[in-house]
Amino acid sequence: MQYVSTRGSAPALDFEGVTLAGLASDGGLYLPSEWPRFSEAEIRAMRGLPYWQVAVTVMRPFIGDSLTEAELTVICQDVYAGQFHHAAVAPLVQLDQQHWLLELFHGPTLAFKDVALQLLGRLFETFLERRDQRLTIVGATSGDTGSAAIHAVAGRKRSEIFMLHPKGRVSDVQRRQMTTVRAPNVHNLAIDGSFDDAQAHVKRMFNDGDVTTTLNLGAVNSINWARLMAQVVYYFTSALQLGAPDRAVAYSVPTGNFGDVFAGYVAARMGLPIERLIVATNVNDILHRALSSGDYSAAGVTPTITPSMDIQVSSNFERLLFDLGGRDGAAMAAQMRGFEASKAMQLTNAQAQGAAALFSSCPVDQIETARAVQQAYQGAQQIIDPHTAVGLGAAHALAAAGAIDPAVPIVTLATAHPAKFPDAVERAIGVRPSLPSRVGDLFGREESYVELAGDYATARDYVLEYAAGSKA
Ligand SMILES: Cc1ncc(COP(=O)(O)O)c(C=O)c1O
Ligand SMILES: N[C@@H](CCOP(=O)(O)O)C(=O)O
Repeated sequence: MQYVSTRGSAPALDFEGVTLAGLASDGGLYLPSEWPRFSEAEIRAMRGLPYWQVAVTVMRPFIGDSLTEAELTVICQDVYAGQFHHAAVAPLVQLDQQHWLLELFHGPTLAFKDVALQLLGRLFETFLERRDQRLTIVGATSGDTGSAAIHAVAGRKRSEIFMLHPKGRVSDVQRRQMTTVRAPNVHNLAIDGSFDDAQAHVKRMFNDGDVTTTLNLGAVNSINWARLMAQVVYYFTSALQLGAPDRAVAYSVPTGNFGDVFAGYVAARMGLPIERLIVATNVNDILHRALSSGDYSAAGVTPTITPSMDIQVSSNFERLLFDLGGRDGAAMAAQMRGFEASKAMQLTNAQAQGAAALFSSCPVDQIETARAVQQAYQGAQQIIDPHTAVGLGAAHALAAAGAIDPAVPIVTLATAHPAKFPDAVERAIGVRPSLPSRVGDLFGREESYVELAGDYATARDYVLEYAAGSKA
């Protein structure tokens, strides 16, 4: 399998190459040159398999010759039969006749990011060992990617990780899950600004000659294709349980960087019968505006009770626009150059119509979010986190508006454990969710992080100086 950049001028790479490269050298994002497709019989044959085995089957076509089937099997068994605190990895919970939750928070750091980052940590290790190389990972987080990535690479010999988070804009639990990990290869940087600023700095480092000539940079954000590939798997396991391929399923996905919902799009392209993908946003609703009116223009970021989704520039939307727009790299590069200059762009007709065929969108404000937390608690005795509540609120709103056939099950992705956001949950239902014992004594451990000004040069120089050994 070869991968091409959305901006058309970076070299095509194989799976090992894209996993280590992260962002393409032309600033674009890598995508498979074509979508592998399963027949109905092949999908049916996955019914009843354990999660790790579905993972091998779904990911195999993307990996090509980069791993043997035996190597992939060992990694998937280690990760999915060993690192998750639920035998199903991603269990489904029924809320009522039409609504389901897909619990994605049974990994070590309590959010859906673990599903892919536990795997990515193993892939890095395998490929770096094979190449006898080291990797300097730079990442941006609005709270969850950071802890999952740090957990996946802490203490590993061949990787060093620099994780940028927006100072004061992640929950205490999220921050502590990053800053209390004491390993020599882990560096937490709290920057002034928003997640979008942190993400822009990270992307810029990949195209900054001063950085790339000195360091072998790697990415753990969903700009890295391997992240998305691993997230495709739980669309398969959940749809299979609900009757796929003989029955279509809809998904409601709390969305920020458009990675999780793009994985659903990939599953649909691979043949999984997905009736609709609901892009559920908080008030930072650029994606809703883009999908409902074609207007992708970034406003300032408003802090909310769903901080992980306080994002305006959604990296993976570029992947969708490229795929729907006829995979024209030069046109995509021009469209993105325009967006980078003016922070606004208009979708083409092909992009808008292609998206409308599968995606619906719905913004959910903070009052509606709190109400969805209450409804899940009162109606189904489920304590859900606010991000999940954005997804559930959108699912209810679109079902009530008749946008989804009542016979079609709607699965809301439960992207985080409620104990990551105890204040918002307690305010909504009067119950404070407690942290599972597996995260240990989070509030008794010492934190370590540096605070940096919000400009690009400060973050870049910190990474360069540290990696060169001049900071300690
Ligand atoms: C808890 C939670 N829910 C939802 C999202 C949004 O997911 P994505 O960025 O893949 O759209 C995030 C951040 O990525 C998150 O941490
Ligand atoms: N919500 C995310 C933001 C980064 O998203 P990613 O999926 O691109 O890593 C976070 O928790 O950091």
